[in-house]
Amino acid sequence: MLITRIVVGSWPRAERSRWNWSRLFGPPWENLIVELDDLTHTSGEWLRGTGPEADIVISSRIRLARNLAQFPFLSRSDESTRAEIEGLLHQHVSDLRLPQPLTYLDVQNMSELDRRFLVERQLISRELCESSGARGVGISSGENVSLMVNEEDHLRIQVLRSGLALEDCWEEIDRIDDSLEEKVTYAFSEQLGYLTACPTNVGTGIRVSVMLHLPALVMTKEIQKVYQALQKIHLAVRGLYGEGSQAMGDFYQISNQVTLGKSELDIISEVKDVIPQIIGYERKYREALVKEKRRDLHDQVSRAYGILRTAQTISSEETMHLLSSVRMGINLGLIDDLEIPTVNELFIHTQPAHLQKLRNSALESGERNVARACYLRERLASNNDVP
Ligand SMILES: Nc1ncnc2c1ncn2[C@@H]1O[C@H](COP(=O)(O)OP(=O)(O)OP(=O)(O)O)[C@@H](O)[C@H]1O
Repeated sequence: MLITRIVVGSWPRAERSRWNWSRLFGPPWENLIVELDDLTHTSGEWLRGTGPEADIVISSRIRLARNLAQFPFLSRSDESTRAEIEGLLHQHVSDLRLPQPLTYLDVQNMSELDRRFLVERQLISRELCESSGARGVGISSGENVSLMVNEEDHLRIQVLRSGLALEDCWEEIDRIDDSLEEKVTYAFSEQLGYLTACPTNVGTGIRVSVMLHLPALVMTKEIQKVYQALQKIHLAVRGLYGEGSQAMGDFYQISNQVTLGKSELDIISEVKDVIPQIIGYERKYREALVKEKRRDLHDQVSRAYGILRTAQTISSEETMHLLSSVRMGINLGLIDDLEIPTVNELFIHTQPAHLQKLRNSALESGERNVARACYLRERLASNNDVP
């Protein structure tokens, strides 16, 4: 097929703001993530519920897909080329000076449990977890930044923030991208923009997404209308774990599908501009539920909280479902002795790899259900504060 004209998708480099190195202070190295076990009792800053509209918008995320010009794409690289790419990017990623210190982890030699733990944490993708060969990830101490090496592309840069904060994500990721580009030459075409392993990422290589908690729209079945409206304007609606995952716990990710022929800022605006409307709908339906069905809603929320505090065995799916009700209950003032950051953290800490790392042993599915119930009882009985 002959491609006759494709508008350059990327914001011209010259117009991009350069990282002001002088603004940086010395990194607080004492906060370095030494081992993954250090993370099991904490949560990422982006889960602390501090950002704008954090009652409904859990987090904002931007990721960039980049490849090095001097190497073939990974699908055409042999083991030694793969190792060479990893070695080079490992060095450059480790050399980055960010406001928070960054730790580089060797994913190739990591246990499967640790890899799954990082997926649950949203720090690596399932693809990086399940693929083979030389690969790694750089993670900032607050978990806002992660840089995956040898995923689908040579480099995937991700920045996360609490709430609706796409501009902040962009500013940070753009600085990181620029400082790496001073060290390496990215695969870039004047006509197409950044060249990526999958054609759907060519151009800007950007994915802009917002993770929303929409229980009222789900309860009232209005979510289908939102879904259809977003598809019409070419935005993707995905589940908690991205492409191909189901919407669990009433979480929905809204992201761009088009990466080519537009600037990064246009793409960010397209996603950002629809979010206030969805937030407005969710608020409207929450209010209607409180007004018209307050007792039923209070009952549902209280039962959910009760089960989470007393169950002796509970599946991951049921936990997500009940935590979703509790989260909405807190936001509507129906529960007053629990904080949103605790609930956000429980969504992550009750997942299989987290439970096993918290318990420090491998657990079968039935054992995990018992461990999960036990963990929930402990956390909800005594500790409402996120460490
Ligand atoms: N706003 C968000 N907040 C927190 N995590 C997110 C957010 N958006 C996406 N993620 C997580 O990032 C991971 C990748 O998501 P997704 O597959 O949609 O993105 P991607 O990087 O574009 O990958 P691909 O190119 O394979 O589609 C998933 O685990 C997903 O849950």
